[in-house]
Amino acid sequence: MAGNWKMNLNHQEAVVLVQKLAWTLDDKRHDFAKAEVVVVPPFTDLRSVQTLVDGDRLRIRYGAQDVSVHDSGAHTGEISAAMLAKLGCSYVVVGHSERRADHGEDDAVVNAKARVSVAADMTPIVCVGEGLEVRREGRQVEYTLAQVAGSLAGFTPEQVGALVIAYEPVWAIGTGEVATPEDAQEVCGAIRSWVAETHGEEASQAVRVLYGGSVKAANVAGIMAQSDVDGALVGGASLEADEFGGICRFYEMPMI
Ligand SMILES: O=C[C@H](O)COP(=O)(O)O
Repeated sequence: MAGNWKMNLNHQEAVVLVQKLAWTLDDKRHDFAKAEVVVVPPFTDLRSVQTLVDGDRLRIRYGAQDVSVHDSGAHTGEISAAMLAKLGCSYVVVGHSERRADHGEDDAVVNAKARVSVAADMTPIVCVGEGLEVRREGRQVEYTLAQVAGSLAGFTPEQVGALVIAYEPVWAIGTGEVATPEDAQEVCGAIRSWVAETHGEEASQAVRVLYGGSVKAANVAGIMAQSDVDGALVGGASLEADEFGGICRFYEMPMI
């Protein structure tokens, strides 16, 4: 379960939220074998989160929301994979729809960002998903699979098996409009089948496929009951410790 904080919370607020999250998971005896817990704060919070996680030996892992395709040098405002790895990041979100929309990132850029992340021993969370127009035309599967193919071009079966793919229908992000569990399964299942066809059965079983888009503690159980959904990439609901803690404990949540 990965909580993408987006552009929210300064480094002091980040420490408070991670502490609260750790307490609530501890209090409810969260089973980390059932769900790994990851927070994805803004860059400016990472050092503080690292200090807290290391100092208190928390089992919470963390990642970054983006990475530069460049290794170093004259790229003002960019953050390299090596810098993120040095901060202890386990994950890097690449190709989030907000970056695709706001910064014109295409599959080639997403591919390059996933590559530099892997090269720095971090796991990319590769985001894909269709907008409302495509969904209305019923082309969500072919559209999303084309994004997956472009974003993972040149990756070996071992590399694909080790990464995370997050299916996030753009029309369900931050809108309160959650895809039905069946909608999530349709595309997540197609992604896994695509991996099986292109990179083999082993990679398809190993790759983790997440659903993202208005996931909450109240709807997570139904989504997680789908056979090809391995977890969730959570935005708004990850900013509340109790709510995100509930999402992490999806296995105890009622099915609605
Ligand atoms: O990265 C997270 C997704 O964009 C989902 O955001 P949301 O849970 O606020 O809809």
